[in-house]
Amino acid sequence: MEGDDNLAHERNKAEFDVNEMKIVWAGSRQAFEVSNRMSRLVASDPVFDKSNRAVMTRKELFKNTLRKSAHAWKLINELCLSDEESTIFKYFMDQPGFLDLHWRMFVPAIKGQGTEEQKQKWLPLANKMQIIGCYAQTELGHGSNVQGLETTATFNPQTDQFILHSPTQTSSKWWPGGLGKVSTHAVVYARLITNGKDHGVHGFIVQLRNLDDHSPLPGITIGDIGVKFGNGAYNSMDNGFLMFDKFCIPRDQMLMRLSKVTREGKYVPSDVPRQLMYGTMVSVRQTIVSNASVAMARAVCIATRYSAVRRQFGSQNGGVETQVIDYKTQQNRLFPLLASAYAFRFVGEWLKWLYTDVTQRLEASDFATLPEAHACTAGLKSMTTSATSDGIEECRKLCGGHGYLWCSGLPELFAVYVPACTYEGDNVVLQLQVARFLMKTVAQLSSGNAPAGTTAYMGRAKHLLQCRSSIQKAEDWLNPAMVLEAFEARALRMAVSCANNLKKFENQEQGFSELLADLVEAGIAHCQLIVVSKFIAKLERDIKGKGVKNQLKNLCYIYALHLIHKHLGDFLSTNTITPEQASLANNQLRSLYSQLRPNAVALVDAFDYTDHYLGSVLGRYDGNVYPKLFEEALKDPLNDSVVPDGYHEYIRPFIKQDLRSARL
Ligand SMILES: CC/C=C\C/C=C\C/C=C\CCCC(=O)SCCNC(=O)CCNC(=O)[C@H](O)C(C)(C)COP(=O)(O)OP(=O)(O)OC[C@H]1O[C@@H](n2cnc3c(N)ncnc32)[C@H](O)[C@@H]1OP(=O)(O)O
Ligand SMILES: Cc1cc2nc3c(=O)[nH]c(=O)nc-3n(C[C@H](O)[C@H](O)[C@H](O)COP(=O)(O)OP(=O)(O)OC[C@H]3O[C@@H](n4cnc5c(N)ncnc54)[C@H](O)[C@@H]3O)c2cc1C
Repeated sequence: MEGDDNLAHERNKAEFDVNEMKIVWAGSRQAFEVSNRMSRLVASDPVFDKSNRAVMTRKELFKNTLRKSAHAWKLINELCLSDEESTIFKYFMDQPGFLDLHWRMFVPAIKGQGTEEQKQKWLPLANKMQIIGCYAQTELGHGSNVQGLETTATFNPQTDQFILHSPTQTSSKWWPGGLGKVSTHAVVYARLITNGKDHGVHGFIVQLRNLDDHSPLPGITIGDIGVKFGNGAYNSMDNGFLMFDKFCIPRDQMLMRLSKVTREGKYVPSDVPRQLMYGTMVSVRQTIVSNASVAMARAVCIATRYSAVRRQFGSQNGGVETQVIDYKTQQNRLFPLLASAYAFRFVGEWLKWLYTDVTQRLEASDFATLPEAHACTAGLKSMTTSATSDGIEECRKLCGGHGYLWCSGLPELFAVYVPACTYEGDNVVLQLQVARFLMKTVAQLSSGNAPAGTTAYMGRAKHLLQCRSSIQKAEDWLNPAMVLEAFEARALRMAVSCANNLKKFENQEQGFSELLADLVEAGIAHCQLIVVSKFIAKLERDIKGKGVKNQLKNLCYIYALHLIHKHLGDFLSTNTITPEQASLANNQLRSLYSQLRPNAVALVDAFDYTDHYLGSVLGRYDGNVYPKLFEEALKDPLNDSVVPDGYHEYIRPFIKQDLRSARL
């Protein structure tokens, strides 16, 4: 069977309405229409071609990214795209570049932390891209520890200015995207000093480059930090370094929505939580969760289509071989990732709601849900990006040798994606924030304050600490209440176990340090519970389309049961389930794989990705893999000539020597 016949056959087997599933995946019919239109607009424009990124030099890649960004901006204006449309359009461009940081961090930082006057002055310039900005927080010596930043901003009452200075090499800003070669401005985080007193880290709007000739302003040293992991990949981004040598900015360029410095140099501290200064990070962490589902879906789409096209073994007398997707081992590795893509999509939708809700509350000076919003965005960012990075690499292996080819799309996807485990907060550091939140919640249980939101289950501690799972047969693992109870009991018991161990230390901070590894595990268990519970909640909604809900149910329970299988140690050691119940979960999982199998290709078609966005010969919609692999190979510059450069200098001498010795 040819590749295209394989996939056509697979599509015919689907037991649900793919078009309706596309709408569920997109979130609404309107969101689907926008996404579908934008992805095709990008795919049809030759400027956004991605085919030769691997063989470009860094300079070519960078210039090509500038060209794409300028073209995108021109189209966005000419076509009068809305904010929603242009965000999605840029996403499908699939080219990391300065636009990401300008729109997702620089502009939001001013919106969130600037006063009304500052917003009126800077946002129109930024919105028209008359200035281009980045987010300069991380330093050579300090990234995770924001309070440890060293750059200083000292107020000079004589001139009504701040003097920005990098006192040490480790205080150089290091990593900000868009800083190295493009940005004219930055939001810079520095220690505010007035009258010799250090008030901690605050944000400042700083012009970096001359708007006429793009040269750095006097007192500023700036450049790119060098080549990063992988061919092409994130190397289109100019992550940069920046040093200040007593560089002066006017007082009104300190972002003063929260705390202020008066003309006289008096520091007026914020009357709202100082953590609001971290608001830009919270907003980006929230979007990173939705983006995790997109990256996971992309890898899974490639691996699923290819697994249906690829055949190995199983033929008798020269007959047709087995599609590798039919091997239970392949299903056991692939289908949980497919389920994870959907699970992350739905938890991402919920997190967007949570973020919008907390933003509205903050505007009304209600700060009650801020700790929960921080814990959820940090924890889910951490959990979903770690799972997605591992998932992309697993998809590469699921594609065998061809998965290692650049044209499979998987190596570059991995190289671009994997820093998500580090940027916007190292995943371990962020998970420890969740653990702190959980320890506080557990400590308050006896005070009579009922925990709310995602920790509401802890209010049922008495029951959850004692209950025994009532699962008796494999089908019970499809009962939402029983599945939820298992995840709640495991998460609570792990958190309580950490809290009890903490009590054994006189010094709580020292105890926390000793128990870091267990605390991270407790944080992950809590986050997995959130994802499972939001997937189950999704199933309770009105879901249209023939067979759609049934497929989502299968995916939901595959997601939950594969986690039980993967983290069996947690579930058994906390006595949440017995080994027999674990074995029943495994039986149910195998049965779910069989039910999912005929729908697998259609479930990845529901992502509605264009071949341009996938960028993969193995994941092509038409399944025409082998002829296209040849075409790609022949395009390689090494195949430009039959005899390679260097033959006469470095190969021929060996062969001539062999001939001489053969004659002797
Ligand atoms: C495809 C990609 C899509 C979109 C992305 C777009 C752009 C391109 C991609 C990449 C861009 C990457 C940009 C960056 O990386 S910017 C730099 C990011 N840096 C970090 O994330 C640093 C991580 N560190 C921190 O956030 C903090 O240092 C900390 C680890 C959270 C600790 O904070 P700190 O104040 O020092 O210390 P604590 O004493 O631990 O906390 C005090 C108190 O505050 C609470 N807290 C902390 N953070 C927040 C917050 N954001 N919101 C609300 N509350 C917060 C914390 O829980 C604690 O509370 P208590 O009640 O316990 O006192
Ligand atoms: C591609 C990319 C783009 C970026 N873009 C930007 C940007 O635009 N702007 C910007 O300001 N920054 C940016 N960054 C920087 C990024 O935010 C930091 O790298 C990130 O916050 C991690 O900090 P770090 O590098 O200091 O890691 P470190 O904190 O040095 O981490 C090193 C190791 O130490 C561990 N560790 C650290 N602290 C603890 C702890 N308390 N407990 C236990 N373990 C710990 C970590 O888990 C990790 O294993 C970017 C980084 C990358 C890779």
